[in-house]
Amino acid sequence: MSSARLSGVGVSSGRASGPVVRVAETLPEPPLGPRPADTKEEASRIRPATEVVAQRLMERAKTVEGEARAVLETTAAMAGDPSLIKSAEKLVVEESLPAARAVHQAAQKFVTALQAAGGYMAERARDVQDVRDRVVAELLGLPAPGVPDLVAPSVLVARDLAPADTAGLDPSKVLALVTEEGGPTSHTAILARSLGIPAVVACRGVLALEVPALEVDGDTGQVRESDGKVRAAGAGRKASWNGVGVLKDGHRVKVLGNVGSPADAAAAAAAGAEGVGLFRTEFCFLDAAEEPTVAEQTAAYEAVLAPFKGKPVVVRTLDAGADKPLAFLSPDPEPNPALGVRGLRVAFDRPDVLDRQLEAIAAAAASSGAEVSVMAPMVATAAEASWFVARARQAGIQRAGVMVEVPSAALSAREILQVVDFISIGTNDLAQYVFAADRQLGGVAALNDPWQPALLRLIAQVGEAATAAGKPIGVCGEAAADPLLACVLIGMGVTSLSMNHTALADVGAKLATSSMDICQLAARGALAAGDPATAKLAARAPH
Ligand SMILES: C=C(OP(=O)(O)O)C(=O)O
Ligand SMILES: [Mg+2]
Repeated sequence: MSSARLSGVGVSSGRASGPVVRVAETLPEPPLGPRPADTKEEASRIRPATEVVAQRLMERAKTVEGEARAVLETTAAMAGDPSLIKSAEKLVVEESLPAARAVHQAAQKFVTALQAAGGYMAERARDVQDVRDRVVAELLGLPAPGVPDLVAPSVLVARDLAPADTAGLDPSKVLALVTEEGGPTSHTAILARSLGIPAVVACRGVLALEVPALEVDGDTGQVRESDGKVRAAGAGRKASWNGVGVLKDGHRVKVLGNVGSPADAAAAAAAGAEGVGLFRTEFCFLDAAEEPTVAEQTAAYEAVLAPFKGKPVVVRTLDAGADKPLAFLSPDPEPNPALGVRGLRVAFDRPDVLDRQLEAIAAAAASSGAEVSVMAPMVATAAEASWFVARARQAGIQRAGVMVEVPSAALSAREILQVVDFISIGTNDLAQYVFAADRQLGGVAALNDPWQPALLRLIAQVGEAATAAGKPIGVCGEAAADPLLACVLIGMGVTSLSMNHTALADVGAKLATSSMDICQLAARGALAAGDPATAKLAARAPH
């Protein structure tokens, strides 16, 4: 018997195999028709469906402890809420709606009321939506949507996962993650890496694969049918590195961590990060229904800064929008969210939100003792950079920079460098915008390869501008996590590299074997190449 094999893009190291659990697709809004022939009979389906959902939630509650148990018990009680059931039944009888549609509409009224009440009540709106979707799925005979609670270690298979879903995965239960879609620099891939979960994205055909168990190789991108045995090899052995970023000729390079949570920060510090080159603050609030208060933000930032007393930390202001929507900063629906009001653009409409965030960052900087600077995402012009720097200084934060991740910013690096203290290149978005290739789409993953010479040429131009200005230039996109590419970037004038904690030792160790001459030769070779594979070969040659 030949076993099924597929291949995708490996985005998070490690090998694992085990039983497959599928993430059900998001439910579409239930249709208004067909009108039921017997409305009383249709209405009578609602209560049993809510009872099934409540019972399943109670059973799951018994398997966990503490806060998770309380949340599940409360959600179960919501499913059985008599007022929700009654108003749905009424909609069926009085408006001849199908049961699923009636539940959807009845729940929506509660959701709207809770959202209008704000605060704690608004946070409950999400729970009502969750119950609504479960009951609707039950009535339609479909699997419950969302990431299921795993009872045993499993390989998770999904079309794609939202960053908020990925952030909530339990690495002790999720052996590996395989998605049909998704790109190598998507935030789902980035989060899987930070959780240490082996992952393969853009794995065409995995949803159609009807096998009970899979073996996943997060390095090669290979996915194949396996026996049901649970095996987890984890990422390969890390190189040894002493936590000091230095080339063999003594040239210093800062090797920093990318973080988005206290757990990431602890892992980065433990892996030897000399500081933080990118703190993605939006990752702290992916689940928040309302804007966190200044006190709440200060506490969240302090928890991440804690391991870096006396060390440099670059805190990026909220990069909301595109695939990282924040409920409290949602723009009106946009046809192309990646090209829309995201990152710093949100702050132009809501400068009050930016000012409160800067106030919280300044407070957390003072209490933690970390050497904090701030950085704005999605900056397109020198005028925008200058606007941001002025606001940061007003908030008492002296060191301010911007991300260079929009091609116009790369092309205006000279002007931008005149108004900021430093820049940091976001190669994930820069590649997406240079190649007009959505970073979340598996179909264009090859264009989002950081070894693409066109991307490298633009980075080199920014490197030259920073060298001429004598200002620090970092790279905090995924390109910095590739040891060989890290050398190429250094050869282009980059002065710091920031990456996921899992990449720190390998990059640090590789730099220690390279000199500035070698890095410059590697950069020159890669820049002259015509395609990513040739660029890689050319970079390897002088090593
Ligand atoms: C570091 C980057 O920011 P993010 O991945 O959060 O968009 C980038 O775009 O390269
Ligand atoms: Mg970005």
